[in-house]
This record gives sequence, structure tokens and C-alpha cells, in this order.
Amino acid sequence: MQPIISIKNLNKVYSSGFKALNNINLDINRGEIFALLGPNGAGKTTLIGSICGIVNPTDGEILADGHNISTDFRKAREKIGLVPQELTTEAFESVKATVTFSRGLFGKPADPAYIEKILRQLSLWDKRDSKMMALSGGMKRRVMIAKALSHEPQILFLDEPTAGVDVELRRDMWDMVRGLRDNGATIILTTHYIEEAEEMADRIGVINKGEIILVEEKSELMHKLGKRQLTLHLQCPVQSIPEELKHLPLELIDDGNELIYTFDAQSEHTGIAELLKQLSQHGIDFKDLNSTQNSLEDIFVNLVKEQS
Ligand SMILES: Nc1ncnc2c1ncn2[C@@H]1O[C@H](COP(=O)(O)OP(=O)(O)OP(=O)(O)O)[C@@H](O)[C@H]1O
Repeated sequence: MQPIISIKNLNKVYSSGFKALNNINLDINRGEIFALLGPNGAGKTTLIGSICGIVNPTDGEILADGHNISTDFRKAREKIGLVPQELTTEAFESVKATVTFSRGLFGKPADPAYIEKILRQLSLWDKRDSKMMALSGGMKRRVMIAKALSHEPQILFLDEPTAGVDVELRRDMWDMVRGLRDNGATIILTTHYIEEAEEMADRIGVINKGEIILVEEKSELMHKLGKRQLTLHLQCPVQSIPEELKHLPLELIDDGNELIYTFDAQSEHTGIAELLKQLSQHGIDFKDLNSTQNSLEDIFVNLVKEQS
């Protein structure tokens, strides 16, 4: 199937001479949730801005549902809803009026039934007559999403949708975004919360210093790069790792009370049996052990570290 967004050889050099995007090539599939992960200043907002026509790319090509963003801007932009990072709302307007107005900006004929549908979907219907200034931060965020959806776009960009949002609201937001995807939207979100990408995304792209350094199915990424760690809680603390064991991927933490062994989860030979034998030979006993899967966070930090 043709990608809903196709980006080819995209570059952005700001007038200061700073190269914020370096030869980006990226396809977004129809109906997926794509998370764009990257540290501060990596180029996430510049990339989204380029796709949404807010930033003028220096060169390259962007197609939104087949429409070229430079030569066929109106058609391309119509396909896209953008929820920006900052909450900008009209304090004295009602929720319904604000969302209805946004639809009008795209030249779409009024459609009260559609506006009702999205307000209900975002649990805003009960608040439809409330003034924007009377809403909580979480509600305002929902209104921003409703505004972005008001002209019936197929593609929704969420730029850091849960920045500064508490855990409970974040979960709400995730459920809501999944609901939008289930209703047929393609969602692209930027985040530096790894947890968010891990929880939500079908695919993950990592951007660093203006370059896409990885695009992968989330499950594949976890599978490929996932390392496991075995933590041994020792009977007695150990001062240092014995010389004979220093070649192993071992780390002593918690004042020598815990020993961590990192191994490849995919490998047939984990080396655990040998490790336990060697520890016993060195008189290192443990009272308990547990193993954990490396998180996406570790993967991400390692990737970004490798590039710098
Ligand atoms: N108008 C501008 N002129 C010059 N440089 C800019 C401009 N806008 C952004 N930059 C630079 O481009 C780089 C990428 O910025 P961008 O906002 O796209 O990053 P980001 O990944 O969205 O960061 P954050 O996670 O902090 O929002 C940064 O180094 C930033 O300072």
C-alpha cells in the first residue's frame, strides 16, 4: 500500500546556517501510530513543521496522501491535523465554537454532527458550552486535538502530546489516541518519553542531530536490541569483582550487595550456568535473583551515544 506520508531527501538549513534536518527519508504507513523519538534539539519539531507547511524545507520532497506539500499545499494540508506543543486557545470562546471555527479555517462547510462526534469521542461533549478559560489543562489539550480533527484530516500530528501532563492524564491521552487510530486516523507523535513510544507506537523512528538514525517496528526493535539483565542479590557484600571474572559483563552496585549480569536474550548461550558455577567457586553466594528485559530507554540512550 502507498504510504500516507512520503519524505524524500529532505534538508533544512535555517537562515543562521544551522542544518536542522539532514537528508531525511521516511515513509509513514496508513493507519499506524508512528513515534518520533529524539533528544532535545534533534529536529523533531522542524520535521513536523516541514510536513505541515510551517517550516520551509531547503530542499527535498514531501507528499501527504499523494499531494506535494510545496506545489499542492492546500490539498496536502487538508489531509493533516496538527496538535502543537503549546496550548493556544481563545479564552472567552466556548469549546464548541472554538472547534467549529477551526473547521471553517479550512474552508469546510459547517457540519454540526461531525463536530458533535469528535467532541463526544474526546469526552468533551458535556463541556461544549464551557468557556475555554474554565477548562483544566487536560481538557484544553483535548480541545486542541478536537480543533486539529475538525476538518476531518486523515493524518494527525501530536507534538509532545503529554509534555508536563500527569501520569493519569497521560494514560487517558494514550487511550484516546488509540481510539482515534482505531477510527482510521494515522498518528505521528513526537516524544522524549520513551515510555510513551514503548506503550503506543507501532513503529518507532529515532532522530538525532537532524538525522533519522533508525526506523523499526517496535516489537522488532525490542526483539533485536533487547538485552536482559540478571540481578543477583548477594548473601554478603563483595568489595570487587574477582580478577578471573572481570572479562564478563558484570557490574557491582548497591555497595557490593548486588551483582548485575547483562546478556543477550536472543542468544542460545546466555552464559548464566557458567557464571553461577564460577561465582560459587569464588565463594560468592546469592540469596535471590531476578532478570529484567532492557527497556527501550536503554536502547535509545545507547543509540544516541553511539552517534555522538
Ligand atoms: N528558527 C530557527 N533558526 C535557527 N535554528 C533553529 C530554528 N528553529 C530551530 N532551530 C534549531 O534547530 C534544531 C532542531 O530544533 P527542533 O525544535 O526541531 O528540535 P526538537 O527535536 O523539536 O527539540 P525539542 O525536543 O527540544 O522540542 C535545534 O538545534 C534548534 O536550536
